[in-house]
Amino acid sequence: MKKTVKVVAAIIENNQNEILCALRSHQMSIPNKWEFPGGKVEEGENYQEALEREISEELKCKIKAGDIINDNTHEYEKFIINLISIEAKIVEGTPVATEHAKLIWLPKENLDSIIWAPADIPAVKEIMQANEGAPQ
Ligand SMILES: Nc1nc2c([nH]c(=O)n2[C@H]2C[C@H](O)[C@@H](COP(=O)(O)OP(=O)(O)OP(=O)(O)O)O2)c(=O)[nH]1
Repeated sequence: MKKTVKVVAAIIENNQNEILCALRSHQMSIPNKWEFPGGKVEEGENYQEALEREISEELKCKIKAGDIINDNTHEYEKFIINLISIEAKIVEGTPVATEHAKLIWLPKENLDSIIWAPADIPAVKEIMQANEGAPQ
């Protein structure tokens, strides 16, 4: 049976209505695909704690994690992922790519211009749809 992994991902928004997108490097699993930064939830952690830890390890900045905006289960060839996407704000520092090939801030309306990890697509759609109804 395939293993199910629980992964939290940060939807980090800046003051310009842009979202932080991270490119997985060619050495990582699911290489060369874009994702929201984050990682696996460890035992004893709640989602927000896991996300705040992952971001400080991975991007060397501090975030405050908020509400869940999407919860998607996706079956990859080798495992099943339960990807929980959570709103977040940077409270200290500037994100630095320590593992990713690249970090970019993308306006919400352009989120569909890059190639996402398949599990992320429902969250991307949700963010874009919510943005369509928002005042500019
Ligand atoms: N952080 C993150 N991971 C994602 C997203 N979408 C998605 O399919 N994933 C997958 C990639 C990884 O297989 C797993 C996250 O694990 P991880 O962040 O600890 O990454 P990792 O590269 O160390 O994982 P692995 O190679 O050991 O499997 O979830 C996403 O938006 N954010």
